[in-house]
Amino acid sequence: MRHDFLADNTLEPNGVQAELDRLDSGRGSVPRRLSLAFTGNLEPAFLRHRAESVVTLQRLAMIIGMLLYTGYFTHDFFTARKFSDPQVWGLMVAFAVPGNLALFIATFLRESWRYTLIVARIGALFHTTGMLLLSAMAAHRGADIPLEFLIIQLLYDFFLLGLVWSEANVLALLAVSTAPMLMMTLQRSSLEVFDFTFFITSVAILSSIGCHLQERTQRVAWLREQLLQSMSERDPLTGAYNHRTFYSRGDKLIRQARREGRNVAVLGVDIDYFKRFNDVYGHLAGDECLRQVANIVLEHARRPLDLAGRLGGEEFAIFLYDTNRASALSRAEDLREAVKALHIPGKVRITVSMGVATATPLDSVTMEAMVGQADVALYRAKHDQRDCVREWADNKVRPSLQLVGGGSPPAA
Ligand SMILES: Nc1nc2c(ncn2[C@@H]2O[C@H](COP(=O)(O)OP(=O)(O)OP(=O)(O)O)[C@@H](O)[C@H]2O)c(=O)[nH]1
Repeated sequence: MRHDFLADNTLEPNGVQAELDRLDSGRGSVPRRLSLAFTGNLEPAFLRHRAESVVTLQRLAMIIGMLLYTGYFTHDFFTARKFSDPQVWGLMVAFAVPGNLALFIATFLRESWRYTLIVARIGALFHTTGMLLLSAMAAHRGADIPLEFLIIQLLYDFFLLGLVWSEANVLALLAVSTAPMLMMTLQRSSLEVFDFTFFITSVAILSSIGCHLQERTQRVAWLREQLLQSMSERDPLTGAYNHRTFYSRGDKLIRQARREGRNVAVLGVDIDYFKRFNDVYGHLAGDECLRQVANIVLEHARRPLDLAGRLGGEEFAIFLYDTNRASALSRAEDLREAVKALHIPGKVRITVSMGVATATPLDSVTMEAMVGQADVALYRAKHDQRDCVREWADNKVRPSLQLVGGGSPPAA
């Protein structure tokens, strides 16, 4: 399975760049992508961004809708001294006004972005059906079909509701195909049906092209923004968080854990005899080794609130959310074993030393303090035998549950 997210739900630069290349392709021989959706977890992240940005627009559209209804009925009432069309009035009161109001209120729900697209889909269906009903009523009485209503509804689906291009197309197709059928059922002349179908189809096609261009531009801009942000937060060689981001995000997560009554853990990871590795195989091989160890480190911090950072040359750290002592130690042992099993062709096996620090919600610690404790334990692991895990607990360093033989330096 492809992962475009790293441990903490921010986007991985390579995944973002690949999508950017795909959307940007087509200036040469490759055709531009018709389908705009991203692969993997990029799509939900983009939809969230889109939903968040569209909430204000939706509110505005709904307020305008409500004002139009009110204006229409006030005008109708005052010019005719009564409601000239009680059936339309009834339809509005029973259907359009409460629906619009409910959707408007829904945009204020907590975390409303989660529901924005659902609200948009319901809203679009609701509008399409409402407009078709109104057209049918008008046609039934021999009045002109309210073409403007249908056009406004199509534009609304495409540009105001926040539906993605493919969804807006489905609704347009629904309106374009049902409205003429409705007219034929009501036995309007074939010229009228043709005119009507031609007009509505042209509006749908133009809107669809406009919407595709608009969404594509929005997707490219979002990818560029994500790429810049994720590059500024990550170490370019390994993709792990840089020092600054690891500490700042870690502090926020520690505060969150305290509020939610969760334990947290920090694992310090340092490659053994790395200087010797560099000296024997060269700096490029050293870089490759760092990347491979980093991949394992990142794999061990995959849950949404875990973090993996590169704190210095060959030193990494992992922050584990909602993790107790026993799980932290077992995760550390897993990681140590995984590095030991790593096979870099033509090179000696490598090992890591690790230090573990844990905190309960009652300990008022900072990320700096926890990394400091994990470091002290890590130095003890280096001093003892390397290729082992040591733990900081009860204000002192302790051996981990499992003790294994120490590592050895690469042969010079
Ligand atoms: N290839 C490569 N090497 C790096 C990078 N950053 C730091 N180093 C090297 O990592 C080595 C770290 O060496 P030391 O701190 O002496 O540690 P060590 O040799 O691993 O010894 P112990 O940690 O005690 O087992 C130094 O030789 C640095 O030049 C990097 O980005 N790429």
